[in-house]
Amino acid sequence: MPALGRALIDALKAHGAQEIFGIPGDFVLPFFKVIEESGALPFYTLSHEPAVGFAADAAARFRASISVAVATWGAGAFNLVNPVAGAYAERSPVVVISGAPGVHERASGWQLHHMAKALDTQVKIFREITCDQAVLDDPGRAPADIARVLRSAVEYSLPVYIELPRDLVGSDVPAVERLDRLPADPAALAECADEILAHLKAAIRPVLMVDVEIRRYGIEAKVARLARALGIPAVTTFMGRGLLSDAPDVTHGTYMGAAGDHDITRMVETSDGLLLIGVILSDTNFAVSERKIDMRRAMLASGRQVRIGHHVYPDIPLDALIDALLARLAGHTRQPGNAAEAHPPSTLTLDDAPIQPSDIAAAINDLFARHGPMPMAADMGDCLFTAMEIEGAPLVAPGYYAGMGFGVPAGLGACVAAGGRPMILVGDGAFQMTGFELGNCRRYGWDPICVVFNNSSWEMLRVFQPESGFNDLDDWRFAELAGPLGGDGVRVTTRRQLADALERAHATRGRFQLIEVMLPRGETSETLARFVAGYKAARERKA
Ligand SMILES: Cc1ncc(Cc2c([C@H](C)O)sc(CCOP(=O)(O)OP(=O)(O)O)c2C)c(N)n1
Ligand SMILES: [Mg+2]
Repeated sequence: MPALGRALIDALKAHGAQEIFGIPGDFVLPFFKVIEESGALPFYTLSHEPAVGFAADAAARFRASISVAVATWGAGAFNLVNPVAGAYAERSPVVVISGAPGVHERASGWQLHHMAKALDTQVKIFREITCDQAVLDDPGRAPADIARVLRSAVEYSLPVYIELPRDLVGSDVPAVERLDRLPADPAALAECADEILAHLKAAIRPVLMVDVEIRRYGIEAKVARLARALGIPAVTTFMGRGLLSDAPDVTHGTYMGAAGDHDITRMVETSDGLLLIGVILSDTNFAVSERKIDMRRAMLASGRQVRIGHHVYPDIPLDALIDALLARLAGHTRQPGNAAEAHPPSTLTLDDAPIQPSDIAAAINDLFARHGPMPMAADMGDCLFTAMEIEGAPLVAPGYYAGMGFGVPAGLGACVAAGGRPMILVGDGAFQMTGFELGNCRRYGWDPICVVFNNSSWEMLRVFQPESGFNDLDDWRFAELAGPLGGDGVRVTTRRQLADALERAHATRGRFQLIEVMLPRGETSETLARFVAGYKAARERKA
């Protein structure tokens, strides 16, 4: 029989994990020892637990499988709360494993170090931001608990929490079984698929809108096939930008209401048959709609249920639904709908003019046109809105939870899980939070390209509240910090310098490349400007 620590690692691998991110501490040293000595999964330590959580989240998103974040009890695990909350909000299956006091220590009566309030405070907190939890304090029950929790992570594409007392890591336990998938009622699934197809057939202007769940469940290619079989155009939500990038024939762009392409906005908002696949009904996806989308006439398949009008089909797994729809359309190969003309990507004017945020998108579009797209990780701030102007590249970003600090650690997770060298987009404010994690690249041979939007400002907040002085930041001269951290850094102030720096960075392998782009305060990307205008207009309409 394997020891509990090894049984847990083998179970993680059997459920799809391909690496572990973490930071050790005394309550998790025995488990880290098993991770290192077993070699069962590659593992990477970073510098601060928020980065561990963001990196694991990004790895889960790129791999469409579970990922793992390991920390010590209390001081370590509580540092994971924010990234795990973001993963929960954006349906990313991060498995949180926290070391913990030994079963015998718990009975000591001492106030144990790292303890905030009580021995069960931590699991109570994680209950709010995970879909299933287990405290492995009984080796006899542990394999079944692990199997249950890991199945929940896979089935619901949500984070889960496992607490591992340090004195049980070596306890002999039976191997962890993989449980069968949670069943879907075949009759409900059939009735639901038939009803959706009937609505789409009756619609004059049907549209598919896709969001993050189609990647979480690994069904992007199936959804593209569905769009082709139906002959219906597909758009992504703001959060879903970068989805279906391998299916340009069916993808017609990103819906952003008043902030987006007018043709796409009109196509979505006048549709009489809107099928929302894996869509999160968040304000960032729909708050700047020009016309309120009549959700009563839309069909929403998300979170393992399907809502049509005023009735709900519970417990309908998204992948099973897409399979059922495709089965009913076998042999149908209608042409994709005649959607809005795809606008060619913006390109950069190579001159000595100062740089505006949308110039960065144009320069990256040019780079991708020359060398092919790179997987991208964007932080929160104008860099995220600029990313909406970059075409044809997979993107991970906190588009709904909107937590800063995600970008650089997510880029490190992408170095491991994205299948190609990543491009990171991050503002100076967010870089101040987690940008120094780039110092971990040298140990692991990672070499992302990191573009820092340096406007010495919390510019996105200034757009909403221009009169406030607290949005002014100091200029930290980030490019000069790259060398000591093991990379190459360059500061650029003109469009020609930007293009040259990107080309040079792309040609340089083996060291991270930091391009510090100096931007004037008060300037934003075209997309953010439209988003803010749309947001203010929507707010005035409601006032
Ligand atoms: C962890 C965290 N803290 C605070 C915020 C609030 C916030 C924004 C959102 C609205 O909540 S946008 C923004 C400024 C971002 O500055 P920077 O990274 O330099 O990007 P840019 O200058 O392009 O804005 C802050 C502080 C946040 N989203 N996440
Ligand atoms: Mg800034």
